[in-house]
Amino acid sequence: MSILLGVNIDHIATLRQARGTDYPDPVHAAAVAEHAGADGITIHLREDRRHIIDRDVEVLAKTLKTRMNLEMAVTEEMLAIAERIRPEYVCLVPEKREELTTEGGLDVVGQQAKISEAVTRLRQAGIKVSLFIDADPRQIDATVATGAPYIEIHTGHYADAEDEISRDKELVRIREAASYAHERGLVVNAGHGLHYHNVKPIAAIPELYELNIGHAIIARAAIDGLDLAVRDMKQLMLDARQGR
Ligand SMILES: CC(=O)[C@@H](O)[C@H](O)COP(=O)(O)O
Ligand SMILES: NCC(=O)COP(=O)(O)O
Repeated sequence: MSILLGVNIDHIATLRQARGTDYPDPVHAAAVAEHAGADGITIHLREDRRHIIDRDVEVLAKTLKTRMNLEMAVTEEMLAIAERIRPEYVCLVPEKREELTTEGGLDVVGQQAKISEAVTRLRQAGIKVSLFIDADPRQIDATVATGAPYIEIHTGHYADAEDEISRDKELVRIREAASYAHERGLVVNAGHGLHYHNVKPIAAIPELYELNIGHAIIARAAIDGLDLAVRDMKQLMLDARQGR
């Protein structure tokens, strides 16, 4: 049984926004990721636009060869953007301005009416809707009640676990949640904080359809590409000295 990889390219945009340049361009990164086998491209348009910006969403909507998974908070502004752009997938996520990255799943139980309304609006626009939730059966039941057909299980607590016992406990919770959500008819994805050393036990969970992974892939790309990047710069400098 196969599993899909959605590549999150937020942190290409983080690097661009750090200097206010127009490079590196997440549109270019998406094309490279697709060429390498990504099954989809994930972007998180944060309310503070700290990395992905509106222009990226607009251009990617026209240029992606696979599909866009747009992560966004449940706000009127974001819903209006999604209804206009109509990405293939929207994943509704919790958001706090002060967080460094997403700290947990959506509280669907506590915001049932607001989230159900958002899910209905997005589905009416023809978008496949996913809710980013913790591995918690109550949140799964609440998700089913909203009419969202997909979930993404937040794997951040697993990734951040400080010792093997805590990590194994989180893994069991994720396994059980994936199995329960699948039984309840949801398509089950997972992601957050996955990297080259912790991905295999998650990827082995048979009910998982897709993993969304970003930070670790972009970090690896920066290191793996550094050798060539330095060589190219040095060559340009030497060429200049020789009048080339
Ligand atoms: C909501 C979610 O799934 C996160 O994994 C998110 O996409 C990462 O957000 P940042 O890229 O802002 O850290
Ligand atoms: N939804 C999770 C995601 O898109 C990627 O998260 P990360 O790998 O950047 O932590």
